[in-house]
Amino acid sequence: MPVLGQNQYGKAQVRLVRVARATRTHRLTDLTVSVALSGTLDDAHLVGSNASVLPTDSIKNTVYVLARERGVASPESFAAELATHFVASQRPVRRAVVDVEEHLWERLGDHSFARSGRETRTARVCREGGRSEVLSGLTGLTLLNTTDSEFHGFATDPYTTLAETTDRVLATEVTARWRHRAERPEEIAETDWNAAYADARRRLLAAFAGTYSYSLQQTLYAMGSAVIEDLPGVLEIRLSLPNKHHFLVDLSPFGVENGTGDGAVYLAADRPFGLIEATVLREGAEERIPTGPAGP
Ligand SMILES: O=c1[nH]c(=O)c2[nH]c(=O)[nH]c2[nH]1
Repeated sequence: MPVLGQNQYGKAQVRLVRVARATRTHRLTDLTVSVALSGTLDDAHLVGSNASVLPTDSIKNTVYVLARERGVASPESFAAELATHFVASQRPVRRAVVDVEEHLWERLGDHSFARSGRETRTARVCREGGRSEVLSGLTGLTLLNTTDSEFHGFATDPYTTLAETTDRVLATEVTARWRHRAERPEEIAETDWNAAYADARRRLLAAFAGTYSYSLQQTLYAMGSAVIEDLPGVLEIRLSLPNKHHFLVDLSPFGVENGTGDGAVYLAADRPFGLIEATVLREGAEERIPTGPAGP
């Protein structure tokens, strides 16, 4: 008989907007929440018994009720509350993974907002066996340096045509996830997740801007190291950095020089792109952030 392997179920991408109107200056929280539950759910798959299956419709309702009643102090704390709720209230559920994406809005006034670009803040909490693993992160953060980037001395083979460069545009769209030391419910409740997020983001930006780069790989390590070195609560960070290539346009057919100096004109290519990914760890820390398509 075929054997049932890893399985999980839940509601994906619950869209939730919460408006805090306690003062004249309203606060807007715009989230996409996904919940995946696993545990003793064999009978649902093997014999069609739904006795242990809390409907995904109820999971969706829970997201809205908790947001209404407890508020959303941060993506991390909201994910932790949801994960704890499902493990604590449903005996068959042994593990809950809650992903929260926060879509960012720029304030225009007391009650007016503009969606800011493509940048998204992320949090994932995995609750199992009385512990919660907390990952914070971001996606869609586009960064660009107009100089202080070189790429040369690379390996070559018969198919290599890339010219060496000592001055190029370096651009990327950062996806990052970092794992926190905090695992106990009290530690998670006491942490200021918004301050921790702002600190990590600031370190990533400063390292990107401040690194004289000989490759995106080197820039990635500098960004990861800045977070690990400056934030003692972070054990591990994984970065996925597409190389958003900017190619100098060949204008020689028109008798126009297009060097790297003032007024240089580039073709901003969207694909294919180099993809540089790595995890940077605190010494002795375990490598636990998922890699591959499911990872950041
Ligand atoms: O920073 C870079 N790293 C690479 O591995 C690479 N490969 C490439 O073609 N261009 C670049 N740039």
